[in-house]
Amino acid sequence: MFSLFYGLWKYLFSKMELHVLILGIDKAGKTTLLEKMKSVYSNIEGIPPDRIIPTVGLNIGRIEVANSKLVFWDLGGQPGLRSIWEKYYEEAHAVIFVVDASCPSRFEDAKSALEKVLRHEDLQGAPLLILANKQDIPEAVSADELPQYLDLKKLDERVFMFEAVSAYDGMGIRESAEWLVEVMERSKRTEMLRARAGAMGAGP
Ligand SMILES: Nc1nc2c(ncn2[C@@H]2O[C@H](COP(=O)(O)OP(=O)(O)OP(=O)(O)O)[C@@H](O)[C@H]2O)c(=O)[nH]1
Ligand SMILES: [Mg+2]
Repeated sequence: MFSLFYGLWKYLFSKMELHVLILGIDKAGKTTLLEKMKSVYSNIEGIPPDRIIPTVGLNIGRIEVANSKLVFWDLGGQPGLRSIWEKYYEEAHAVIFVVDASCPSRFEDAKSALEKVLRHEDLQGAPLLILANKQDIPEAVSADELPQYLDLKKLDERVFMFEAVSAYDGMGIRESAEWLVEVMERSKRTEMLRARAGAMGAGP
């Protein structure tokens, strides 16, 4: 009997959406990446790069990867908009942090923005995927080199990965999405968020 209920419980929760927050400083390529992700994982063509404008509000994208439903929240990275990011932390299962790997002059800005994200207690235990974007540009630093430039402290406490991607040609997109699903499905944070959502749903 117990295993029957447990099976049902697991089935219901496996249908719940997983929220992935896409962060990074302005012009890192977050929205272009989201649109590429949509093109790769659904039949609908995403918005082409030349029609994407800087984000001021919130872009939402839904895709299904390996039977998991992912919801992406893409926020604006301009300095004046970064204070909005934290409103989404509590509900996020994982974070993607996008870096323009072809622009070393902005690595310092990206580093301090990311350090602030990592310090926030509402994101404790959230898996982190750091993307070295714009790999189609020959000067872009690789996913192996980027960690030295960002020199992040406090990364050991969470599951993380650096991945080389291009939002233009799609390099690394599938690897990124598949890694995210795998770690989110196993993460204690997902367990905690699902239990909380279940408890709220079970109200009178
Ligand atoms: N070469 C190249 N350019 C890219 C890539 N991804 C994004 N870009 C370009 O980088 C610029 C910024 O892209 P966006 O997707 O608007 O960047 P964003 O991070 O969403 O910016 P905000 O919304 O302002 O935070 C645009 O000119 C894009 O065409 C990429 O993989 N390769
Ligand atoms: Mg954007």
